[in-house]
Amino acid sequence: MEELIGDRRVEDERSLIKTPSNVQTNYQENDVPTSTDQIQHATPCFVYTLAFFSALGGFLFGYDTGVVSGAMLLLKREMNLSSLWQELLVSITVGAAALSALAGGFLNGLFGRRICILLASFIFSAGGIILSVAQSKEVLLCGRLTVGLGIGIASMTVPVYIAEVSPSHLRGQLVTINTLFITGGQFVASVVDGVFSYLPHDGWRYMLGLSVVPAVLQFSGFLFLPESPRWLLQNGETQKARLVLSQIRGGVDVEDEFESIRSSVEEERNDSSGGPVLWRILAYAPTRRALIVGCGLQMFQQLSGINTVMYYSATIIQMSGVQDDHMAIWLAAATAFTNFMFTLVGVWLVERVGRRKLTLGSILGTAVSLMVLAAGFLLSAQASPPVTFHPRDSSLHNSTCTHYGFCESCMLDPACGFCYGVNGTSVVESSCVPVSAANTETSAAGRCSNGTQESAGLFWAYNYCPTSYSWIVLLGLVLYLAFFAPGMGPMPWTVNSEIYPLWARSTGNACSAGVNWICNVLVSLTFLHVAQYLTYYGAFFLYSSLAALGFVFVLGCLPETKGLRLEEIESRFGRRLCSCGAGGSQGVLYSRRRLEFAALHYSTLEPEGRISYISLQ
Ligand SMILES: O[C@H]1[C@H](O)[C@@H](O)[C@H](O)[C@@H](O)[C@H]1O
Repeated sequence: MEELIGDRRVEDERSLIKTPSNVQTNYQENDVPTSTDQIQHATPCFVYTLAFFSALGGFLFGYDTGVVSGAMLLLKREMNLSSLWQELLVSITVGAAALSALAGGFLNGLFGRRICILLASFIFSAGGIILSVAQSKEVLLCGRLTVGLGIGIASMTVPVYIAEVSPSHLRGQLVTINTLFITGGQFVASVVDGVFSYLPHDGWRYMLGLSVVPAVLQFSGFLFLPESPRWLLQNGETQKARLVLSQIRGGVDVEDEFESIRSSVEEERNDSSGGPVLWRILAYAPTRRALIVGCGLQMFQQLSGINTVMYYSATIIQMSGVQDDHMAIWLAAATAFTNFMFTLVGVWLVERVGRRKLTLGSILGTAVSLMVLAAGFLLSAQASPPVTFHPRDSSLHNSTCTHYGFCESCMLDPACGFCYGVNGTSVVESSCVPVSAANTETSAAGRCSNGTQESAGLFWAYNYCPTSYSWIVLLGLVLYLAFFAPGMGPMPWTVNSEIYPLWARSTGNACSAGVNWICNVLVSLTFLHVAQYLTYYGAFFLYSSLAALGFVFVLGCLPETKGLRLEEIESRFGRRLCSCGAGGSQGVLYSRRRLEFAALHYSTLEPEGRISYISLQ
């Protein structure tokens, strides 16, 4: 191994690093590591207050990404939006989030976590105000771009801040609470969408503008909350760092923790080879490995299709026979609620079973439930009702829709919808006709236009087909949320907040959050095309295979970080990545940099770069 110099299994790096309390520590190879400050002090309320105010950033992330689907239903009518404009308004936020997450790494390093959170909440408030007073689609676009900038900065800063202020025995739980707030924001957004969808005018202004409330709350809170002690130490504010650390630990003796952070900062300072941080991350094996793991997790989170499933949930529910639009909106809120509740399970599990097992179980279950979803779509496609009625309406004759012979092919063309009657359990007198450009709830012409279908005993299906296999799809949806939400939803954010050493933390998180947002845009923008080429079941089989690939990646590459101090985690990446059983059950090998540091202080390196067993006992 080129980058490693220890070819013997060494006990625990904590025995190499100078912290008075680890002198007695003896580490068993097969144990999940424990840390000195895992001794469970009564955790002061202040840490929870910090976590709450920070996680409001997660809430805004969830709210602003979730609220747009309901707002769009009203906006497209009131502002007469073409589908291009609708797509632009949705994707500009995610695109802006990708860019600002990347830029957030630089801002975090330069100005600190607190200023970045203040900046994000200021941007969120400005965006909410712009959106709620917008008079034109151009202003709306500007508002959506603004909130996207806020989301990107918040998404990478908040987990880092929470991880840096938390005691290690609670860190996983508190960072996971940020994802709980994301899914909570998505749920609240869906309820707000439901409530304001009944307003005949301007309901969207309330939907989009309400985000100002949590944004102002977070901004006001952070005016009084402290900077992360780790960032302060890194930036030479030693006294202030000690003060803040003692404040957030409720006045208990913080000497051990403080010394451990300080020695790590000093080590990094002495070691720093200069050059751009990203270059240094890539050049140094443990951080390069951490970056691969962090970005890989974020990539697989998005490639397993969470946002497609969430976005598509209303349609999935409609497939199971719910025709009423308001009802579909409320059932979509139920989906968001399920996502939220299962994220809560993740908060409960993360410090009990650890990050690795939780992520592995989650991604495996996700892959299987995507398979169930795909099987449901496949059976539905095979049972797809044929087109049996060809309307005489001359305006329909030039439409390509009239050429389709089955509902399945009709439904996959975004320009067409299926108009049908029901006799008992059978579909009768069905036709494929163009959808109205202004409103996808009716056809452009013929029997299902202008909402006349209900009085004529007809149904209009856009984006789905009536089928008796829809329960399988519904089962797949529930299973998917139950498996995805506790693990693959929060763990990529949680793991990323803790796997980089301090000097690489902002940049590492910026890169991985950027990967998350870029993959998010990619999956959402390609879904309809993928569904058209591969059909729905093909698309979900594809996501399932990607999730299965993700399982292999996690199995080989994700070490356990539960209970370790942030300063200790780097050692988990000091071995070759993707080796069999890299979950922490194998011996720990150490990076040259840390070993040299330890050797310099406590022992000697043997010839040929081998390190001898060093014990401080
Ligand atoms: O972790 C979150 C969460 O799972 C959300 O439900 C999802 O919309 C986001 O894309 C993801 O990053």
